[in-house]
Amino acid sequence: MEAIIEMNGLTKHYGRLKAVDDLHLSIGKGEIFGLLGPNGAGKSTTILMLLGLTEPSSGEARICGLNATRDPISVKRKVGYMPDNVGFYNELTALENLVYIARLNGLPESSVKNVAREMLEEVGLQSAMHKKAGQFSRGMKQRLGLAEVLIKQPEVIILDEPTLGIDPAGVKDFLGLITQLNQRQGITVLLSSHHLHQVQQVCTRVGIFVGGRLLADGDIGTLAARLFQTAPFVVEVALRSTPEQPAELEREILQLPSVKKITFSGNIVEIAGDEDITPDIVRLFVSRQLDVTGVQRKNYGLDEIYHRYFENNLKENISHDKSSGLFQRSFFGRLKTR
Ligand SMILES: Nc1ncnc2c1ncn2[C@@H]1O[C@H](COP(=O)(O)OP(=O)(O)OP(=O)(O)O)[C@@H](O)[C@H]1O
Repeated sequence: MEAIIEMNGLTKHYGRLKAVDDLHLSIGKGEIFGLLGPNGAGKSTTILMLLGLTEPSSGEARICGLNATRDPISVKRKVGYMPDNVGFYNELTALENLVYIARLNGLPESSVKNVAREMLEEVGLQSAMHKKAGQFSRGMKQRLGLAEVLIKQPEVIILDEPTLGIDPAGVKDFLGLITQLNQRQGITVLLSSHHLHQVQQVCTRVGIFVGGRLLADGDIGTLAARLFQTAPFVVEVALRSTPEQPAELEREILQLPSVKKITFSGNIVEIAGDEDITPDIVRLFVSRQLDVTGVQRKNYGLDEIYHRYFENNLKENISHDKSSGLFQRSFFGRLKTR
């Protein structure tokens, strides 16, 4: 896949603090990439370096083939950026705000109104175009922010915490919109977020950031396989009653190809293997006349992946970095409250 965002050894110091530490990451054209991490992990600093808004201490950020530090104006033309708090002229209507932005972007006067209308339609705000931006809900403001970003027909859009403070229905709509834009127009999307479930729904790949470092990147399946290497597929079988001869049953299950581990807990049997073994398992239980009351394939989600990476990183750094506990508390604290 052709890379549209590239970071090579990207590093940023603020005094003695390393906000971003030797970041190497490549994002392909057409991807929706999620930057995940707790407060202070370095996500916003990375975004600012990509936009050429802050200079790296060392390393290089390239976006759309441009060096972000040397050519920030050209980057601005090709990349749309939506910060977590989008500002508008509250006394102007949505349409007036967009017309203003279209003019700022140098669109010809003859087309500014039409383009502004089109963008409002694109983000589903056509019925609110004459309403003042100050009267918009947070979700509507985010849509208006997206319309503003789309005016310059960007190749890449970068969204910093785009769903912060939006209600669940609004979040669903907004993420749907991002996916549509990505699929219909092939726009590459980079979004930073704390919300693992949301990121999981839309991102093709994620990067997990902690303490300025990228701990891992990849699609969720790959990350799960890497972390839960010994047995990425787990099937949980519920029986009507506790099996009478578990040792014998265990022996038989272990003879199935690819089964790695079996755990009995009352009437629940958990079988882990390195490929999906659900049909074989069910056949075996039925042939042994055991009453199966439920079968569930367990998928490792981003939550488990994140926690595992995070825990491992904490263990590694516990003696060096006392602030990690703070990162963890603030991250999980934010997860709970939003
Ligand atoms: N201008 C600055 N001067 C000094 N330190 C800064 C500056 N900007 C950020 N930092 C520090 O750099 C680290 C990374 O901050 P950054 O804002 O990039 O994290 P983040 O992952 O975006 O966090 P959040 O989710 O809270 O926005 C933090 O410790 C922060 O306090």
